[in-house]
Amino acid sequence: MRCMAVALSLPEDHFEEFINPSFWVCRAIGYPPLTPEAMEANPGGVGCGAHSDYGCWTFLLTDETRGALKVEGKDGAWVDADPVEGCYVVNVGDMLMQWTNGLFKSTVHQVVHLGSNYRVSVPVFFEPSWDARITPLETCVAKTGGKPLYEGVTYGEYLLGKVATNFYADKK
Ligand SMILES: O=C(O)CCC(=O)C(=O)O
Ligand SMILES: [Fe+2]
Repeated sequence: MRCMAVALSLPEDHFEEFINPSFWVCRAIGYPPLTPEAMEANPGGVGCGAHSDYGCWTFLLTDETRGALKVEGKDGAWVDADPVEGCYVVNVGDMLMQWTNGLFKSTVHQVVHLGSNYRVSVPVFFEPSWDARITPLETCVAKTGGKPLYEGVTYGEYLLGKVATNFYADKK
């Protein structure tokens, strides 16, 4: 976040009050091989539906499985984001997109694991503080047409909204 502040010509500690303490999360996710019954219920084999991450940055470490994590390109086509030894996949999250008024984009991605192995991934989500108010930065608004594209949001409320629509949408 300090590097980002410098890159945006802001004081190095600009984000400190919004990220301290961070509402970070680390998950270990298992994708078992799909049984014929699971394939029938979920023909595309989608293990994690298309979404963008919610917060600031995601650092994702995966096993060696190829062809599972897919990122949506500018043309809408899915591109494989295969593991590179010794590297993390780094995603920009929605809060960075809102802060930068769209200058940094939160990329849409999904997981389709059709292999016979048990795939494991471990993302670390670095998030703002629960009650941080995120509004487009003036410097970014100036660089992106002069109008704020987002009205501002409190991170905790945004997260609860995303969880409600992503996990419980059909249970209302
Ligand atoms: O399992 C993966 O490679 C990605 C998981 C993911 O996108 C997420 O948990 O937000
Ligand atoms: Fe994700």
